Amino acid sequence: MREIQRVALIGGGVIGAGWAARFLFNGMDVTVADPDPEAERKIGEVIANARRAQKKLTYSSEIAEGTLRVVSDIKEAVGKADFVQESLPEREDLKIEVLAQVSQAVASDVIIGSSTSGLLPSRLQSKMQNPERLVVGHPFNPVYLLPLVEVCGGDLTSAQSKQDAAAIYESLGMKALILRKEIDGFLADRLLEAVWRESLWLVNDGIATVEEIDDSFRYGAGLRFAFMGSFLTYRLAGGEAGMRHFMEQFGPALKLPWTKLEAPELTDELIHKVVTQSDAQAAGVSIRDYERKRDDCLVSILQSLRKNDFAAGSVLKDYEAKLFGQAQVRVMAADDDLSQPLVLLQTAVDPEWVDYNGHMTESRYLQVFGEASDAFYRYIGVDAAYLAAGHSYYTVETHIMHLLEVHAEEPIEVQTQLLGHDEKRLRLFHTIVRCEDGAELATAEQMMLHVNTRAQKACAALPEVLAPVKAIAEAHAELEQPGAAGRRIKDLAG
Ligand SMILES: NC(=O)C1=CN([C@@H]2O[C@H](COP(=O)(O)OP(=O)(O)OC[C@H]3O[C@@H](n4cnc5c(N)ncnc54)[C@H](O)[C@@H]3O)[C@@H](O)[C@H]2O)C=CC1
Ligand SMILES: C[N+](C)(C)CC(=O)CC(=O)[O-]
Repeated sequence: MREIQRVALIGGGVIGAGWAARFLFNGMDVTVADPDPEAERKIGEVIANARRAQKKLTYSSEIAEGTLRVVSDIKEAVGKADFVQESLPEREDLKIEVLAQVSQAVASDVIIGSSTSGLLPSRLQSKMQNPERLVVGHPFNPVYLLPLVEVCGGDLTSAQSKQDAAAIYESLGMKALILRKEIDGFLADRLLEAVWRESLWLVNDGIATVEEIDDSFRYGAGLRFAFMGSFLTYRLAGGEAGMRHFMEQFGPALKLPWTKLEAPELTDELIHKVVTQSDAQAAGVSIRDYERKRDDCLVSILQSLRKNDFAAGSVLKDYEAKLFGQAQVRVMAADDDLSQPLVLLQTAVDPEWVDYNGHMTESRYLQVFGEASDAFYRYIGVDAAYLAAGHSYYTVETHIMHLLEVHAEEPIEVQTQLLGHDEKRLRLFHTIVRCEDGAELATAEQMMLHVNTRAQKACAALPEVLAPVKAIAEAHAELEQPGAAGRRIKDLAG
């Protein structure tokens, strides 16, 4: 399979823009083809929201973002692409024509994915050159946060293309579910559609408003759907006797008229009712604001699932381990100048770090110092293999001093001095400095303990890490000790 560096996206609407964010955040260069004169603005706004969510989602964001280009010509977009993802409007005739055109313009081994929500790949590939490389890669909105992508092949799709497409999507931190059979609507949309049809009936028949129907979902079943599907949920609903008891108890209800599987006719009256009630529900909040609210909630859910190593959280956990291994970090080189404190972290103050006093809030100082310590570990050779072998440093003490106010967007760097070490310990002194004028904004002194993470016990660092520590320590022994080193909080009387 080709290495994927250049990606072409056909269509940059809701889904195309979401794909753009996911590929960019994985360091790939993206060209989007979209004739909409407003495409660049719209894609830019979605990516800005996505970037905000990504920063909150993962602590392993050292991968440099790829570049983005928006063009109107499909041939220009796909010419040098290593992978193509089509996200055109859901119209079979349009997709068939454009996919045929794309297949003539890209190299014959380039995989082409379609985001279609339910059209059959056998039909989409009918006019393509090398149709064996067409797969459906059906994502979920927002593509940059939700990991699921359903992979479905048509009659002419090769098994290898499905495997390759799944590997590409999984390299982006997604969960690829390869479908056993080609079927209209695939798996997830068949389920979502059933709920949607029923919801429309409930509005149509005046049983409930759109808001009440949403509430009936989001305050109850929706919460558990974040980590359990119907089968696991109902297994638990059967109590100790499990699924058999559940089927016996609730099976008869399936004969009752609880659902109407045929969708209601979308009359002007029904559309008007749904749209006006939906506007009332949104109460003037813009789509972009709602997207941010949705993203913040999804980030919290995903992080909680990661903590529990469950469902989509396990995908995130594995992805972060991969990102950690790939991160472009500085590792000590033989000719590095160690005669000054090390500058291993440069960043800018995120506006979200600012509190009601208008300056960086306390907890963010610890975050910045923590990231500086992480950068120091990477510098001395604590990499993914070292961690996987069961070794790491844990922070056991921190003393922070706040010297000057730090404001939103200010570029800052952290200067790090090694004050002392032995086989098991590091004593670091970090200074946050304003890049513009070199002013010292805050300091932190930290003690770190080297641990065997499997035994959860302190132990000596391995020689490959101790050697750089020793070299830094020898050089930093020549530096003046910072005035705040070893300082404690003064007695009020003093
Ligand atoms: N919106 C959703 O929740 C989801 C949509 N999908 C699927 O993704 C695909 C795209 O859907 P959305 O992004 O929602 O639609 P959209 O309407 O937001 O975006 C479609 C984009 O395609 C562009 N376009 C139209 N003709 C074009 C052409 N000839 N060449 C290049 N670009 C062209 C439009 O200007 C527009 O920006 C559909 O197949 C849909 O079923 C999949 C998952 C979820
Ligand atoms: C409504 N929809 C069919 C376009 C939805 C999807 O395909 C998936 C999603 O994100 O809900």
